[in-house]
Amino acid sequence: MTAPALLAPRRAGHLKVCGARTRADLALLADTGPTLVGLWHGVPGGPADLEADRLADLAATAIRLGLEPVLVTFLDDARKIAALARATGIRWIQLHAYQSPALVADLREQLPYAVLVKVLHLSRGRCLERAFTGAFERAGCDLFLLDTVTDDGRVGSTGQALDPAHVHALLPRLTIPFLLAGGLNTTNRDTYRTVTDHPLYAGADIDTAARDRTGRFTHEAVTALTRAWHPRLQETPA
Ligand SMILES: O=C(O)c1ccccc1N[C@@H]1O[C@H](COP(=O)(O)O)[C@@H](O)[C@H]1O
Repeated sequence: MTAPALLAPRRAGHLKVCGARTRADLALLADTGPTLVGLWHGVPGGPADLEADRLADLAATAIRLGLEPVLVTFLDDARKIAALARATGIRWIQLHAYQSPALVADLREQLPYAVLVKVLHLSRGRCLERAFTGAFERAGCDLFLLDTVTDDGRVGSTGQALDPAHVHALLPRLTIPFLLAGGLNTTNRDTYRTVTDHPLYAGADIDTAARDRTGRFTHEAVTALTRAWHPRLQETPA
């Protein structure tokens, strides 16, 4: 038997669950293992879009519960986003629309401490921002998030999985870490082993599979996702 002192804990990256709407959602997530929670603001028509005061309340609750709140937004006004971040204490910002490298540079200047996440959209395997990945990195982006855009142009919460081969085709262009999204669930975990073994892999981001048919998070679903995508401590001999 290996002595506990010789066992080095190794984290398996982040698990982010997106679109919390209530304090009860946050309590459920804090209880079931995710490290990051997505809070929407500036997502027009989004079912989990939050008014600014509710965003502030949920961000504070998330922090109290040990979850890192992530502002998920389509906004492209750096001043507005920075003001929201300052007012709510949110440190992670996920730019989920087609915001530009210039916006990232502007945000980086205004929020030197923030973790800036830019979504890269894959449509039929082709990354729409492929030509701009270097520009995003130079602008101060900390992480990319790889997600699906559907044939009819939907982004976010598509439930549609990416082909790992398409992800691998993009990875040589990246020099900063990435989160993986797009229809991730417990049954397709093994499909992505080569992606999640990549040295820049930083975690998984899930919406659809965390919910039941009525759109609510369930304890069972999130626990199963945590086991599959975010085994907290893997005991490895040092
Ligand atoms: O969760 C949403 O509905 C959402 C809405 C607007 C922008 C981003 C959104 N979530 C992102 O969707 C993917 C995961 O979705 P799924 O697991 O494929 O349903 C992830 O990037 C979330 O951050």
